[in-house]
Amino acid sequence: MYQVLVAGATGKMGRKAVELIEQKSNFALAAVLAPSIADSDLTLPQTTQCFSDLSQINHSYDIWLDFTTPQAVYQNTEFALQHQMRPIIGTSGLTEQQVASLQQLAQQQQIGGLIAPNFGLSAVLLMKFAKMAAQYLPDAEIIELHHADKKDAPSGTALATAQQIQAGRTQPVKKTWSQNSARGLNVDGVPIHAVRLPGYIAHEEVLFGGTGEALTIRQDSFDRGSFMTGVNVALDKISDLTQLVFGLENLL
Ligand SMILES: NC(=O)C1=CN([C@@H]2O[C@H](COP(=O)(O)OP(=O)(O)OC[C@H]3O[C@@H](n4cnc5c(N)ncnc54)[C@H](OP(=O)(O)O)[C@@H]3O)[C@@H](O)[C@H]2O)C=CC1
Ligand SMILES: O=C(O)C1=N[C@H](C(=O)O)C[C@H](O)C1
Repeated sequence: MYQVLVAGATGKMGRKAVELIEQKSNFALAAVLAPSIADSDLTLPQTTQCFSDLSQINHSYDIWLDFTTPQAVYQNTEFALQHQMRPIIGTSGLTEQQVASLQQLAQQQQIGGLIAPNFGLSAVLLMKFAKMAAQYLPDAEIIELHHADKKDAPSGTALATAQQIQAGRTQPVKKTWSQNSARGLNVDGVPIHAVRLPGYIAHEEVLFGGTGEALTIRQDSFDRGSFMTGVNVALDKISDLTQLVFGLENLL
């Protein structure tokens, strides 16, 4: 039986993760972490340990599943690795430098884990297709659309998509643009436009432009259950990993 700690258990994603673990026969919800856990309406097994702060955790669990905040995620992942807990990180906001430093720590600690900007299959496929398209159509822009209370912008998925587009390019970008916020945030030569509106969950469109033609790739997460497909895969495969892997595509 794998003992899992869910960090961010009171949040929108954390609650889905708690439900998933409770359904899985070989995984136990051993612990939860969230600042407001004592006041929350979550119904948990009696055996689940509740922590409101990292400093209260004095035990190592097999897996650290994190859906918290961009402010907390680096320290949480570092803590998990230092205490021999395999991290599965869904939280956005880690910079490329932070990912590299956590991967180095994982190597030192000889422990594997996963950082996944998006656990939805449609988003993973979108990133793969965008990388392929960028080989032929290097000029691209991203529009990401999320629910109104998302804390960070641009989304982790949009940043990872821009990196994939840059990695897929074999020709330089043709167009140029001026520093103007209406033209989006330039990441790896890909302008990203972030929309935050009620009614949306998580959506992304990549627009490629060529000579007299255009290609649009779009994915939609209409329900947070879409992310649990990938979390389920990660839980099943995490114990085989010997490194801190970036991207769910590496486990599929
Ligand atoms: N990789 C993926 O597929 C997906 C990733 N995400 C990412 O997951 C993260 C969470 O999203 P979402 O569930 O919508 O956010 P919510 O705001 O709904 O939940 C955030 C959770 O984090 C907790 N929290 C806040 N501060 C800390 C801390 N210092 N230590 C531990 N827990 C803390 C909150 O607890 P409290 O209520 O007590 O403040 C709450 O439980 C975001 O970064 C989001 O981008 C989201 C969807 C899919
Ligand atoms: O906050 C969200 O909701 C999401 N966050 C992740 C991101 O920043 O890309 C994944 C998905 O887009 C949903």
